[in-house]
Amino acid sequence: MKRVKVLVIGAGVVGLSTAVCIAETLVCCSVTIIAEKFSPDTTSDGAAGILFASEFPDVPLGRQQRWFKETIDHLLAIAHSPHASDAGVFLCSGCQIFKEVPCDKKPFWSDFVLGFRNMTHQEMKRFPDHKFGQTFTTIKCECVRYLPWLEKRFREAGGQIRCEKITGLQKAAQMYDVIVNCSGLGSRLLAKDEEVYPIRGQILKVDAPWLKNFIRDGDGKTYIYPGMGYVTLGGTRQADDWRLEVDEEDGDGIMERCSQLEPSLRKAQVIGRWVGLRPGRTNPRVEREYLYAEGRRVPLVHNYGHGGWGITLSWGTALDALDLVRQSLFEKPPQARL
Ligand SMILES: Cc1cc2nc3c(=O)[nH]c(=O)nc-3n(C[C@H](O)[C@H](O)[C@H](O)COP(=O)(O)OP(=O)(O)OC[C@H]3O[C@@H](n4cnc5c(N)ncnc54)[C@H](O)[C@@H]3O)c2cc1C
Ligand SMILES: O=C(O)CCC(=O)C(=O)O
Repeated sequence: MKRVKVLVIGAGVVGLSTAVCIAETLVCCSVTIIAEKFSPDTTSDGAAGILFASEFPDVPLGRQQRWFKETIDHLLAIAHSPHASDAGVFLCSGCQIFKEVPCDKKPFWSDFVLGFRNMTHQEMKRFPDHKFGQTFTTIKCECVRYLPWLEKRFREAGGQIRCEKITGLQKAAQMYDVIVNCSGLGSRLLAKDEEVYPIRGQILKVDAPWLKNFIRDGDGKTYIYPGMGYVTLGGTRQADDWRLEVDEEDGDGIMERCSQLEPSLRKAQVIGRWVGLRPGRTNPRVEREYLYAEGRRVPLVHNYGHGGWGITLSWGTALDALDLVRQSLFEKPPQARL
């Protein structure tokens, strides 16, 4: 039987998750990933990989909750399996602290992480400049390991991979039956979507193996995330800033703010610096449209624009993209266009 040719564009966490979901579920499809960059050179690779989220304004809360829950459940299963170390997925406990008591004391994902609770007066004494805190256990998913692990899983499901820049969706539609666009910030050009913009993020990697628990300031600009090989210190969120070079001043600011929260960092050695551009968008775009190529209607499923939460929402949005691909395969073809 002729197989349906599916093209997934992008090999960051969103593209690989989506490609794995399709290749493992829809056996009638032959799936190819084409991407300009692969691990360890994608934005996903440099991210701390903490499962955490802020709310998108126009996506129904139930949908965002499902995206979060499906991703954390998928990663918890990996963390509790023999694959945990290969995949770079593990539990991580810590706290989020606030200088002012937030209006919303219970984020939408609080029931999906483990042991979410407000911090006690005694626990808060450690942070004299902060008035309120939450403590919980979540997942840390380190993409430098997770992406190659997903890539292997994709190949085992029969998937094919090519390194190439796609210059036009219309051209791709001539060669494939379904296209899934997971090109992140690349969608600004590829899908001509000017709503997508860069949100520059700089981090430091430090050697501080004595730190075991994360600390995040609720303003999102200061965080300390211990990981498998180093501790990630962040960060910056600079909208519309395309600079990929490390900025010394940003680095000094990160170190100063993090050391105020965790004074032992003043003795930590900096072993790396990194800048990534988050695929910013008011809301992620997970929806379908159609291209027309040589008299054929080719479904184009978009899955991009996750901003600072691409790892957190990766599996949930991949499952939605899978559903959109599946619906395209089983719906009646439209009347031939004259
Ligand atoms: C400093 C920092 C820290 C972060 N920390 C976290 C965190 O702790 N938790 C979290 O959930 N998120 C975090 N993020 C956000 C996260 O990194 C992104 O949301 C995520 O990486 C987006 O994944 P993606 O697959 O959409 O994009 P990317 O990883 O950028 O992948 C895009 C892919 O598309 C390909 N592509 C683009 N255009 C084309 C084209 N024309 N042709 C072919 N291929 C193309 C690229 O080559 C690449 O393979 C962080 C980001 C930064 C910058
Ligand atoms: O904001 C955080 O706490 C995690 C890091 C992140 O998601 C980011 O910098 O985009």
